[in-house]
Amino acid sequence: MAKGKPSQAEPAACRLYLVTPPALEPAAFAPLLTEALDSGDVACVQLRLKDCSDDDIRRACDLLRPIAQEREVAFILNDHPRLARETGCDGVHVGQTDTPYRDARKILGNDAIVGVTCHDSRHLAMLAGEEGADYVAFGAFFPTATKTAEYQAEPELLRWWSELMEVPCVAIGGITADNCAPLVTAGADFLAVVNAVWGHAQGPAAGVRALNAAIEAALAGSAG
Ligand SMILES: Cc1ncc(COP(=O)(O)OP(=O)(O)O)c(N)n1
Ligand SMILES: Cc1ncsc1CCOP(=O)(O)O
Ligand SMILES: [Mg+2]
Repeated sequence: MAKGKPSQAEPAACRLYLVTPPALEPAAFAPLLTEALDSGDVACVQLRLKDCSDDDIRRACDLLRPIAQEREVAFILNDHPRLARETGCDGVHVGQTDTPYRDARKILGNDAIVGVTCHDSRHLAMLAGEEGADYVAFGAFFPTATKTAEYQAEPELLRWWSELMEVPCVAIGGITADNCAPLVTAGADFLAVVNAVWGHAQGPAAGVRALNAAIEAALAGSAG
């Protein structure tokens, strides 16, 4: 996701979408983010801070946003369209119980990226796509300890969506280098990950490299 919408990204068939850990200390996290982004192909970073004050989010945006944007990686804020606009983020991700898509779009304008959680639902995804969402996110595909996931999605959903629709789809939930191949071959445009990168035993750079290699291998396997 260059500094444009996912639909305007360069033609790689599936790219990485990094979501930050839900709690972080910006100054300590900045070098980890830099390391991750300098180690391979990343389309997008989502700042996903939970149980933080608006000022904490502002501070994190001010420090982390330039690291992504200077590398032409889109910087998206989770949940907070007004803060996303105020802090110069490239867009926002909203869930089904967050600010509705339409309001988020009004706040951020037509040039911003607005992505929408659609869980395991074709119906929600079609609504979001019709309303103008820049991407729809499906999940969780695998068990995850990062969030209590109430919905479970299957790769077939990605296949159905990507065969019928132009709007890019993001897969999320428990994705690792070892399990991502079926999502890539089913047509996910982006793989969104938290633990597979920030919790990687050899550090975030190794996490990005492993996921990049797994995506490439899956694409090569499905092309043959
Ligand atoms: C890319 C992406 N997909 C899904 C989510 C989940 O959003 P939501 O359902 O609003 O839950 P929270 O992340 O806000 O806890 C996401 N953040 N990003
Ligand atoms: C934010 C979110 N939404 C659905 S699952 C999830 C967490 C993904 O984290 P991980 O990649 O560590 O499973
Ligand atoms: Mg949310």
